[in-house]
Amino acid sequence: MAFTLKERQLMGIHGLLPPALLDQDGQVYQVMQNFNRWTNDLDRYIYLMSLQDRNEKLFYRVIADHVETMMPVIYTPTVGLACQKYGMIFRKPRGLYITINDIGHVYDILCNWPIDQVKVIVVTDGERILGLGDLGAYGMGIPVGKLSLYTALAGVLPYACLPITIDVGTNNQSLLDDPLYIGLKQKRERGQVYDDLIEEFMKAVVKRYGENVLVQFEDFGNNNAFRLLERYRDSYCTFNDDIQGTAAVAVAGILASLKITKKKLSENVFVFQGAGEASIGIAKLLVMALMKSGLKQDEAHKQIWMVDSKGLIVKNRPSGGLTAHKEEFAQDHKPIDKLEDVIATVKPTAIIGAAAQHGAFNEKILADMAKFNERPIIFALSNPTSKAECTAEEAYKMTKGKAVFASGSPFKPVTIDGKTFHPGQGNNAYIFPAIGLTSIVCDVRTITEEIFLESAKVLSELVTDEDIAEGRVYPPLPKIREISTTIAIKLAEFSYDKNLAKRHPRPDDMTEFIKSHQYSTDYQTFVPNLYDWPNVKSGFRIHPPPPPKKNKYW
Ligand SMILES: O=C([O-])CC(=O)C(=O)O
Ligand SMILES: [Mg+2]
Repeated sequence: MAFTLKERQLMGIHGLLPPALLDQDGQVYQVMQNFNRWTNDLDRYIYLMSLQDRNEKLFYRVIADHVETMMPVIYTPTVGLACQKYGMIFRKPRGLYITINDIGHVYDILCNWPIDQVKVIVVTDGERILGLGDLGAYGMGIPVGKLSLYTALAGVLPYACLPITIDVGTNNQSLLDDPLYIGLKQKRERGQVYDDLIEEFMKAVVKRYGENVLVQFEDFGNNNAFRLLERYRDSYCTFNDDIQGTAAVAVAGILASLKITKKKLSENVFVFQGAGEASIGIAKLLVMALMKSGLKQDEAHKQIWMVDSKGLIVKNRPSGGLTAHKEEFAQDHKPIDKLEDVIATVKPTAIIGAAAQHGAFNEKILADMAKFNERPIIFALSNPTSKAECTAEEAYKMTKGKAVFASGSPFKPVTIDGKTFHPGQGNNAYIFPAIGLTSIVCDVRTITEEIFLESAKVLSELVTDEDIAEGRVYPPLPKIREISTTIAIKLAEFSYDKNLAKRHPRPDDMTEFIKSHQYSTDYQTFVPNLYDWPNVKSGFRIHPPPPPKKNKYW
């Protein structure tokens, strides 16, 4: 209904639409009326996905205008629920499915994707969807949601985005028993066959889309996530969002928190609950940041303590379970089993939760943190909301308002005794769209650790004094779109400075250059201004143009 009368007449569709003209502003209003009718977020998700299928520009315009309302629906936490019910809510396919049975034919399947200009792929094998575990092919909601943010937050063109699920089976029995399950009904394939499939996939992607296509690994199980990152990080344009994207956003939050705690980075001591992808990623990036601030590597390691399911990670731990990544952070200390005892012993300045254990930051831990610190840093990063280590309200209440709090999933502001506290959302959504945009348009072929540290630094510098005064360590969500663009511009400068950008010549005006590659949600008119019709309001042709040429398919 946004087609003008001229457009309707030239296309020969006059009369096929209701007479009124409803421009995009009016359509946004109409969508919001519908959106607000739903009483739960899953229904809102279904509604928005059908809008995305029906009118992509309007979908992104709605997200842009209402980012704070929409992000928790198209992304975390609702996308987690949508993944759990993906078979039930399935309406229409979106994205590409490659299964273990397709070995030998992966390139052919990629050729079935009708678009040739793909620049970024988000791929999952569904083994660790958020903190919800193995959701197999139901995990497709995650690449779809992540790529929606590429467009909504950084302006990457929607058709340049390709969500992919690699289906090697699932070990989730309830999915195998689910009559609506959309994936292969078999246990997960592992070992050499799995590796062969991924190898074939990586090669096929480059063959189909070129060596500068960005492949973002998302929500793989621990073991594969680390292995595949090591294997491909130098030879492909790739990164792992859960290890590296999460690391950058967490380090940004810690850097910004220094303005509140009035401490130097090197004066902080960190305890991690969990030693998986996020914790190891954050810890490694923190070591880099600490070393840049003047510490030696072993001094940096001494500031970082990790607790996994077997307790404190210490050298030669009798209970074992130490991978090489964990070993790097093993302390010279006697074993301690419980997180609260570790915190009572180490007296950290910051605790970071990333093990999807709801309630792990209990009353004693939070109260202790407030005892040891004027302003304790409490990051409850696990997703979705149901897996957060503590809620925003618990963090503020139990520390008597002292906590510098951030969480992976969004929490609403909390008011205690008339004072309002604003939690930050320490979610990699502040990072990956910007890194992706820069990498695509500047042709950055290797996404180095320096890029993640730089993006953390840039993000932390975009936290304003007003944000800090409100206790925020991230910019408020309504600003996330402009923040993403600013990060992309700064990363582009950085990439050229460091010789990482392969697109030459270096643009003179980076802001203009980056913005010129961003998607516009405006409807484009395709009617040349040939006629100035005197009587357009009546809806009748006074000087009719020649009848529109019929498309042969009409
Ligand atoms: O998707 C999110 O909200 C953040 C993330 O990568 C995860 O939790 O795996
Ligand atoms: Mg993830």
